[in-house]
Amino acid sequence: MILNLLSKTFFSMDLVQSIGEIDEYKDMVGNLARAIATPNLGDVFPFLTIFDLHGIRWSSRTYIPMLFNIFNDHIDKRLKLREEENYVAKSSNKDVFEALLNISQEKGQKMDTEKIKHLFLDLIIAGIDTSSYVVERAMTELLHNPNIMSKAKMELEQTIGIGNPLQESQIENLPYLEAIIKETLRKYPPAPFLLPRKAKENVEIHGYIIPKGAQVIINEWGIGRNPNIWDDPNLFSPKRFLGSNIDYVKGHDCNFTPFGGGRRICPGMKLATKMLHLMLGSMVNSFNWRLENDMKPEDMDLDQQLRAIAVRIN
Ligand code: HEM
Repeated sequence: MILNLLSKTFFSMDLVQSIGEIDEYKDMVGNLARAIATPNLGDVFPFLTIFDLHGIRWSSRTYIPMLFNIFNDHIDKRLKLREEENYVAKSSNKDVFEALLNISQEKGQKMDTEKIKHLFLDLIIAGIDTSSYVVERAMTELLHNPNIMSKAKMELEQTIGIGNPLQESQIENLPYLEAIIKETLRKYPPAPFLLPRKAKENVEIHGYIIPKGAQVIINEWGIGRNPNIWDDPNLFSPKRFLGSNIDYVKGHDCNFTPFGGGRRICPGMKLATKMLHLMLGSMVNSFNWRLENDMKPEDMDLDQQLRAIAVRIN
């Protein structure tokens, strides 16, 4: 679902269908995303890099060309289409790719398709696992806490009507849904150590010296579970965010930066936030959910992958 939301936003293309047509491409994106998310010992001990201990280089060399084949096809088709006389972008072509091509055309430049391919690769890889992990964790917590699921359902029912699809313009009228998403990001940040930083100069923090050039890793997961910052941090309690000013948007609340902060703050944050609301809101509002094999919520192992069944409301 996330893969398609992203590929439609960037290329107006159904990447899941394109991948499904070719057998050996199945699970290509999942394998790539997993390879990139795998902690790499070589990052800490650079001399280990040549051994490719986790198969990251192997996966990248295998799967990136496959994805590029699909991108090439779509890029070529679009460029040919744009060469046609009186070309006007149809609604099905109004996407990020078209916007980039228009900008470069206005500036009299030729868009470098190699760069486009790498840009979309970065965005897709950075966006898929992060967003789908949040949806999976949120649904797990909602099934584990039926009272929170009921409150979310009630808010959606009162605001958009039971079973109706959620529109982007309605997101701001759903504060409880937003609180659920924030609480999920606090308890389960998909990038638990953000991206590594490097100290530009010697810095002293609370009596500790961080020497110039040192790599700094921020433990966002640890901050989210710190009892000195959050009451009962292991409890999933969206209401802690209701009426609170704590937000991740600017990356200024150092207690809560699931999208990072500063110049390298996640560029996909706004898109991700909208996708999360639309997906979670639609899933909760369109179906009743129950655990597989009549399992009771209290018997759930929250560390296990979610196993649940959606039951149509009507
Ligand atoms: C719930 C969803 C997401 C979360 C929690 C998340 C989180 C993050 C974090 C923590 C960083 C590092 C920022 C820092 O260290 O300051 C990051 C970087 C990045 N994210 Fe996301 N992200 C999400 C979704 C997305 C999506 C949907 C896209 C693309 C459409 C995306 C594209 C990127 C890119 C390209 C970078 C690297 C930026 C750079 O190096 O300057 N992310 N993200």
